[in-house]
Amino acid sequence: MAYALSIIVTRSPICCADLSTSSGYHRHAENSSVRRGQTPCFVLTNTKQKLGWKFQTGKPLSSGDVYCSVNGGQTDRAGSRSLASESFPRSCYGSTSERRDFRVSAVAIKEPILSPRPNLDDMKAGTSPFLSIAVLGATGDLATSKIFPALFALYYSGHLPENVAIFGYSRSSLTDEDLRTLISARLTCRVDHAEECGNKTDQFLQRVFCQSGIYSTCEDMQTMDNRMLELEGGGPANRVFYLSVPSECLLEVATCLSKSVKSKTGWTRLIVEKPFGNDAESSAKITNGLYKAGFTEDQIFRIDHLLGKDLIENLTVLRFSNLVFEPLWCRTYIKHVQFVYSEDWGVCPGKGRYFDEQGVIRDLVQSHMLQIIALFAMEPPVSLDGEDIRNEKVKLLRCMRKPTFQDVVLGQYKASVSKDGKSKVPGYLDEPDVRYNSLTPTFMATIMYIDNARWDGVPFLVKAGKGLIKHTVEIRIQFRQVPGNLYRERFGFNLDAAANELVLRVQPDEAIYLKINNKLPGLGLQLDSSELNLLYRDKYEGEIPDSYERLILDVINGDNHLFLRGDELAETWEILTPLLEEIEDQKVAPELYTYGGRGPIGAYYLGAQHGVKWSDD
Ligand SMILES: NC(=O)C1=CN([C@@H]2O[C@H](COP(=O)(O)OP(=O)(O)OC[C@H]3O[C@@H](n4cnc5c(N)ncnc54)[C@H](OP(=O)(O)O)[C@@H]3O)[C@@H](O)[C@H]2O)C=CC1
Ligand SMILES: O=C1O[C@H](COP(=O)(O)O)[C@@H](O)[C@H](O)[C@H]1O
Repeated sequence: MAYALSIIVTRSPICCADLSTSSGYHRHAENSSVRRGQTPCFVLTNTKQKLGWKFQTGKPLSSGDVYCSVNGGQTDRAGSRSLASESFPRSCYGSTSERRDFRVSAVAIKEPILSPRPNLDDMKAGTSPFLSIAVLGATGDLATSKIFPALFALYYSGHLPENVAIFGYSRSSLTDEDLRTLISARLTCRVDHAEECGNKTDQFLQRVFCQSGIYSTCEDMQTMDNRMLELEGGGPANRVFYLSVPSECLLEVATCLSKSVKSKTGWTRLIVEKPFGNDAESSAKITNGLYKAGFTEDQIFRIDHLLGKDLIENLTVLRFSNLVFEPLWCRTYIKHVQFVYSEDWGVCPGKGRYFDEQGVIRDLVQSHMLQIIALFAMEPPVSLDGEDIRNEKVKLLRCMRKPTFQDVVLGQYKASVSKDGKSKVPGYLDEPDVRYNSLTPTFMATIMYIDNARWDGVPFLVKAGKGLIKHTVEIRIQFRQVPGNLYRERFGFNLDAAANELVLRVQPDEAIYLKINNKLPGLGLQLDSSELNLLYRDKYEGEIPDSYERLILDVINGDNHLFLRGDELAETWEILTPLLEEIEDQKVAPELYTYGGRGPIGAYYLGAQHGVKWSDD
């Protein structure tokens, strides 16, 4: 008997793929260091069963073997990790380009590993209230690549109660088993305790249920409510709804949830994904629509996944709990600050239409960059309570000067050739679902100012773009020169180069480092610029949780400090809507830049006009 397997390779350097068959048999395989430019390989790690999968080549798999595969075609078996016969395509965040489906055949296995369905009484037995989580848009990219894996990681690390049920709501007609099979392919276990992987995966999947239904009427959601009630057993129950659906259907889904599926015996929380509108007006409509649907502000968690990254949380720790930094955080000592969001990939597959409507200003600046700036520059909050932090962010955003078109450089990446010169790399206009004559910018650089006492006159440089040479998100704080520097002659004319710089690298390779001047060891007095470097991977063991894990856990715990409040969201749109209108009304053509390069040259001149050099270049 042969079953079709689908092995999905994700971008994560080391991860587990769950080999699942439609019959419910499971085996685990671990990807070994899948990086771009390499052929994905995986290692079979289930040592308990020797009998198992056979590849099309007919060779049986055994524990510890490493297999490398070429896209969907013939599957090879190799004794080593490095069959670099085909390049991994340029990658994208959580998107389909990150995954490649490898179809292989498998022979029947002795016994199913899935343990029997959990007893409902066991699920209800927990002492804490029951927790029901529903992911709407269950078969979508975000749900399968991020949300279910994050829920599993939370379950795996003991952060979800035993009495939890996870529902996927989907237009597709799927059974519970179908949904389990679908999501199991994307679940990964943390490397540090992977031995528990199989059992935990099965236990988790047994708590996953599928509700098929449509989004425009409430009938099917009512059925989901009935199923939840049955599992919850009439006791106290809390509910989280994750709206992972296109924004067009956001409000109708929220309305039905509110009418039919809100918890009657505990709290209900709603997670909402961007885009939160296109401008101030459309965003306000969504906010008001959610209120009208019956949700209150404290039930709404507007997610910005960047805020769930470890270094963003660390930004406030660094600033408010270190005397060496806190007093320096102002115009007296800081010359300028650079916020860089640079991606070395283009528009992700399947996202062409979305991005072409949004553009980089909405996609990266309105959503992510303004959030980081607000956290970076806000006044000290009264406490770490979410409302106190968000009050300060709102105040800061209200002090931000609205950029005009004169303050901005826009760019769009054009086609280029691969590094080996052998193939063409598509430009933005070649991307699927992008309008052939689109003026949508894929790059933006601007200088922003915060008109308050702390930041008066300090340029905040913002650069965000796709298809650039580097892949990095960082905050670079450039300090002023030391007044009357005794060593100025040794620095030559370029005293700026001798200024201290504090860099917070959010990704990749999280780090905080401070550039300082010191003396080279030895006779004489030769100066050197070096770094005090806190590189996370050297200092801390273990994997850093994905941002969705942190944020979903915060929702469960009712901690909203990393989520956007309605008035805060409105302020971000107030800042950027006039600029967006100006650009779109005047049909401003972006400057073309080569894919894989440094971006438009205009960005360099913009910096120079304000006496600033981009220090990430
Ligand atoms: N993917 C990502 O990385 C990110 C996504 N987001 C936002 O999160 C939300 C979900 O993202 P993503 O999964 O990529 O979105 P998709 O466009 O892939 O849609 C998600 C799912 O919504 C359901 N759906 C309901 N109504 C419709 C409809 N009219 N047309 C198409 N699908 C519908 C479908 O699930 P089913 O068939 O199972 O019902 C679909 O798979 C979107 O609002 C997106 O903007 C935000 C940041 C990053
Ligand atoms: O929200 C978005 O974020 C991704 C980048 O996510 P990251 O976790 O890799 O930083 C970006 O590519 C996408 O355009 C945007 O919508």
